[in-house]
Amino acid sequence: MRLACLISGGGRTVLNLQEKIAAGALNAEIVSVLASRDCAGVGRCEAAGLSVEVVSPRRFPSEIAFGEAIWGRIEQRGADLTVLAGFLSRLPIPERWELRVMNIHPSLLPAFGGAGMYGDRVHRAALARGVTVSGCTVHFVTEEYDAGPIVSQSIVPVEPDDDADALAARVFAAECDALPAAVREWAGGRLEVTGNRVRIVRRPLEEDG
Ligand SMILES: Nc1nc2c(c(=O)[nH]1)N[C@@H](CN(C=O)c1ccc(C(=O)N[C@@H](CCC(=O)O)C(=O)O)cc1)CN2
Ligand SMILES: NCC(=O)N[C@@H]1O[C@H](COP(=O)([O-])[O-])[C@@H](O)[C@H]1O
Repeated sequence: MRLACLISGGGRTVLNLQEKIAAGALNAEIVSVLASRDCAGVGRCEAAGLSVEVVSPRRFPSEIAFGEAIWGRIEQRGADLTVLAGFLSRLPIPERWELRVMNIHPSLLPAFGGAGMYGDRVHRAALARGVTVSGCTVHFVTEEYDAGPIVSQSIVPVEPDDDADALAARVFAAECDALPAAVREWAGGRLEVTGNRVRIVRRPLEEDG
């Protein structure tokens, strides 16, 4: 199964997927990494031997033109599934990519999601609200930020002395299991989507994909 990954930051999400693939825990190949800016993830993913290109939305006259440039490159590489791996730009989703784009968000959506909610901003908002649990959400990507069908959610405790860095680290550790698992279920054809609800369907004599 051929994966395309989109980044805007540290690239740790992609490197985690690559580690799972190298360990034989995920039967996939990362065929393209596209970055919306020249970020730390570009060098890290290149150092991991991945094909990386910076495609900045600022180079295009519209969001639609940016989307066409992104999808053209992804389709040229023959990807089956696209993962938003800390990608911070709004991405137009063509119909042919419906339910073939996943995003991982560092909160239990719908809490602390939507425009303006990314990276440490999410964890600071959660701490300011005084939540006692947080976590991450893997969801299919639709036109609206963070509103697509939820594939999985993982819960982590919020400790009384947590600062944003401590909470971010605990949530990211959960992400490192949740995203590869969701990609594996997708690759195995085990995700059934009805409206905004996703069911993981286990079939008899299922070989783990
Ligand atoms: N069509 C979609 N595109 C994207 C989605 C999505 O669900 N549908 N998810 C985001 C990822 N994301 C949260 O998981 C997210 C990323 C960024 C923002 C945001 O507010 N961005 C700022 C710009 C930030 C910057 O460029 O530095 C903004 O739009 O003003 C919200 C949510 C990725 N794309
Ligand atoms: N709303 C999107 C968002 O906040 N994504 C978050 O950015 C981080 C990416 O780290 P990375 O750039 O090191 O992979 C991850 O924690 C991911 O959940």
